[in-house]
Amino acid sequence: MLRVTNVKKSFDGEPIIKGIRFAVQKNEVVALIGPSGSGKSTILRSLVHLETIDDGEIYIDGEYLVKNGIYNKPKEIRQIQRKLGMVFQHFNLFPHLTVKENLELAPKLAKLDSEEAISERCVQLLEKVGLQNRLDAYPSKLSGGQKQRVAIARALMMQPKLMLFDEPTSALDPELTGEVLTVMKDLAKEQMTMLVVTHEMAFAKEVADRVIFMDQGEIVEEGTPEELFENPKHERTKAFLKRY
Ligand SMILES: Nc1ncnc2c1ncn2[C@@H]1O[C@H](COP(=O)(O)OP(=O)(O)OP(=O)(O)O)[C@@H](O)[C@H]1O
Repeated sequence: MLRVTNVKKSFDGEPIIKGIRFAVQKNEVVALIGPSGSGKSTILRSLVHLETIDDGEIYIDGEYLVKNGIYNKPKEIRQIQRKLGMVFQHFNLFPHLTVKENLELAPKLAKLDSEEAISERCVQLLEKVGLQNRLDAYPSKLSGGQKQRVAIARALMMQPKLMLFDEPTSALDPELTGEVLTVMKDLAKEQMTMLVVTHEMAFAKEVADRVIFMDQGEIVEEGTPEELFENPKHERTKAFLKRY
């Protein structure tokens, strides 16, 4: 579903991503962990084209976003981007739109379906995240956990093939993380393909099929949760995991 090869990215001449390679298979849940500043968000942002990479290849569902450092045509890129749903740390809901309007905006603009079908899907997805009674609320009236569940439902409206999560619970009070992680676990059970940047090691252990450990712009090691958490090979991984 996703293949990243030899991806490099510098900011102001400083290498931030140093030629990384990894893949996410269909129906797989992959957790991307690592210290702050290791480049995890930059990778996710590159996948959704909020950052441009300097070199390498990114393939999404068999099509290239970028190949040998050269980006695909804008029209192709737009098509490829529709396959991705992204959930940010800080929700990024439109404050002036209701929950329903937040969910319906992108599919309506993209003319993904009829208005009735979009509206029906909106109700179904809000039910799925337990917020069917907040259809007409504005984001300011919701708790952080509710906002993040709305953000997940909004990303699902476009029927993505791959969901990307960038530390979805790290801006939440501890008592609100559970409700968001439950929604993500449900998605994983339904075989949604997911790449999750997270500091929630318990979640990674329980839900991920594979865990990738990143440090200083490099992938240090990857493996099943058992391999990585119980028997890390590299000193850098051991040092990082000791903090948890
Ligand atoms: N737009 C930018 N301009 C300059 N430097 C940037 C920019 N975006 C990120 N960086 C730098 O790139 C490095 C990697 O940042 P990134 O946010 O990808 O790390 P991260 O692993 O996601 O960290 P965190 O867990 O804190 O979110 C950091 O040193 C950061 O300061």
